[in-house]
Amino acid sequence: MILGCIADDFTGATDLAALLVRAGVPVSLRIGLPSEPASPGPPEAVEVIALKIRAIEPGRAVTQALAALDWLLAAGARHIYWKYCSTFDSTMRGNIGPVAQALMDRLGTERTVYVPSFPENGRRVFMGNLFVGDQPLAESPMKDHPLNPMRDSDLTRVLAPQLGDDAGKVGLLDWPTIRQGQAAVAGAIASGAPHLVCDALDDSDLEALAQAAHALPLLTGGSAFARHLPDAWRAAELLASTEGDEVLPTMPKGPAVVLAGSCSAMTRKQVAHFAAMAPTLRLDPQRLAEGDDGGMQDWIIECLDTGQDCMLQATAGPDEVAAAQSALGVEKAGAVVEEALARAARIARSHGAARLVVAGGETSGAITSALGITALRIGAEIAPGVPWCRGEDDHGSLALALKSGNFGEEDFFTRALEQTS
Ligand SMILES: Nc1ncnc2c1ncn2[C@@H]1O[C@H](COP(=O)(O)OP(=O)(O)OP(=O)(O)O)[C@@H](O)[C@H]1O
Ligand SMILES: O=C(O)[C@@H](O)C(=O)CO
Repeated sequence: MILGCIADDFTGATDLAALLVRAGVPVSLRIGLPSEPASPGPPEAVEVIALKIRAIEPGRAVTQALAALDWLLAAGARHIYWKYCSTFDSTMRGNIGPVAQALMDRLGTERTVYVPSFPENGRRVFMGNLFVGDQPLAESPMKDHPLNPMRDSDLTRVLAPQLGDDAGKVGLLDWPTIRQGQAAVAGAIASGAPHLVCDALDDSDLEALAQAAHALPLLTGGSAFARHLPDAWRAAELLASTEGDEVLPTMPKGPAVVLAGSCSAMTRKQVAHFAAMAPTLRLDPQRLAEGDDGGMQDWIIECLDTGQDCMLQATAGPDEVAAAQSALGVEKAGAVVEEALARAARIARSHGAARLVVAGGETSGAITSALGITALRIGAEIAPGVPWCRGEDDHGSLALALKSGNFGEEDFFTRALEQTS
């Protein structure tokens, strides 16, 4: 198997799988650590394991990532990809750095690259600083993220303390070097710091990085960098030169429910857009903590019985999020919303919903786990990095779209539903 991937959240996993499908390799996506023993797959195959380890304590994240690594190695993975967010979502403690270091130690490798850029979605790194559209990360809406507010745009400064502040461990592979071409990039990787944050402004930079770094046992970054690795392996004759012609799975049709737990700027716009055309139930963390879910079960059943696609959402602006967090604590404010939306998904499925559109990585993790889904097949992309997926739960097949908080345009939810209606 050419590549084994560990994704730190579920939307990130479907994003990565979609971009690898675009690169013409057969992708299998598993939710959580597989319970069955690993068996070697075909040489051109890619396995993605979706974990929910972005916001948890670093020690626990490392343990889960290493268990996934062992499974992937037993399945014959020749390279490992550590997928995190294109906005480098992490706290001061981790988990991007500690997991990367643990994977390097287990793989016996001394260096890796960090390539979060996703130019198609407006995420670019220049001189180590990450930009979201035209804003530096720390001035973008990511500064107000409920779980991992990003308050420094310089990724070398974000990463260094996660690795114990050891001087010299973290370095920068800058854009002027990348523009000198593959040989300069390969030289910079070989002589650079063990943890090398890489600039990339467009896909040609990602291509140059992939060509120079493809031999590393561990590669890390967003989905856009991974998308260029199969071509680099083909050029090096490590992968069959023809792209596979994967047939995308068809999606079940039927009633749809949108579940939005992301408070990202784009999700807020998408929720406002869809609320104007579909019945919407707002969930409030403080009321949920008091046991008041606004009659959620009856509301969902009524929508489905009357044939209306509907939305449940907890989306809120930074002030409201801060108020809920100071009343309940950060973890509990997030957990009550995730639990409520996971319950909503179960109710919707037992009353005939065939399609679920979920906004938010943590939210997607909570919902997918609550439904007991263990694998997803990747279908057509709705927006860059957001594919429809086909999964199985106790009620049979369902169509699932797991949308990263800031991905998609304002009309994403209607677009998604139209694509499968
Ligand atoms: N009104 C609210 N107040 C406080 N926390 C909330 C509120 N609404 C949602 N949350 C929590 O905020 C977190 C949002 O994280 P999530 O990963 O789902 O979205 P995201 O970070 O925007 O998405 P992604 O990681 O895919 O970019 C969840 O834990 C969710 O339960
Ligand atoms: O890389 C991204 O931006 C997404 O796949 C993601 O990880 C959001 O949670």
